[in-house]
Amino acid sequence: MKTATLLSVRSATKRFGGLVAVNELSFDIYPGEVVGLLGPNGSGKTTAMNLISGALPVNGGEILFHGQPIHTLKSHQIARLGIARTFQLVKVLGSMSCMDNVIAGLAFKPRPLFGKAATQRALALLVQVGLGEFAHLPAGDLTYINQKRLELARALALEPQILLLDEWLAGLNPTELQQGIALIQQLQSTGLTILMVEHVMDAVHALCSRCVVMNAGTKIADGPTAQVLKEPEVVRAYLGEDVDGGEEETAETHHA
Ligand SMILES: Nc1ncnc2c1ncn2[C@@H]1O[C@H](COP(=O)(O)OP(=O)(O)OP(=O)(O)O)[C@@H](O)[C@H]1O
Repeated sequence: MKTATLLSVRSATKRFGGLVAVNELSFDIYPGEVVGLLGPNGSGKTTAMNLISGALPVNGGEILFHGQPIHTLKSHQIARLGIARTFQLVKVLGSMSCMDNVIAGLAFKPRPLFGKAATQRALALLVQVGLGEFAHLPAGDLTYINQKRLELARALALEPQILLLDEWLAGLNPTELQQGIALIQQLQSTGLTILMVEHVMDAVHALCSRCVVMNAGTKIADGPTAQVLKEPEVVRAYLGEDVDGGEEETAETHHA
């Protein structure tokens, strides 16, 4: 059953000089979906995330949230509307405690929390992402993986309707990966909608009911995950060679 779209990307285009990093990209995200945004290195996935979150302006096309244009808004305005993100290269406030990093996020949500309410909520979020014991540690002292967890807690502090995850599961060991997948599944069970750029195919299979695949800035596939990963154009894009007749190979055999 199709309900109203939560997020619509319509012919979004981004150029860097002569390079068209995102070329007339269109896709829809429906409430409650976990959608993978896939593609080989340099295909435009992070740029697409930057267009949605307002970190970069579009050169053409539009992006709608609940049917309303957001591509003209600043990133903090988009965040306040309910679109939160994590970054491929984590961005935490290193000299501040983990708790204060999350409290800073709580001050930006539509109904900000301060004082004791903020402290309690921040601690609950840190526990949720597995950082309860590090609440008072400077964020800069965390391992890289834990900084990613902290960034997620800060994104969740905004109480987003849609969460944009940019390779959030990259670099995790097998145990951490299972924990990360379980955490995202738990977020999904609360009704959160998620768009995730991800190269870890086990995670894509476990989490994404649908995938949008890009190559050289252009969308080349959009559909159920298992089906999309077998499409010859997707396999070719990942492997960079003609694989006609190569029945054993799929996009998931390739790990960027
Ligand atoms: N700020 C920028 N200025 C110039 N070129 C850029 C900029 N950001 C990205 N690009 C280029 O745009 C293209 C798409 O990059 P992007 O980072 O969106 O790809 P990606 O699919 O996210 O790649 P990866 O999987 O390696 O993270 C690449 O050719 C990249 O070099």
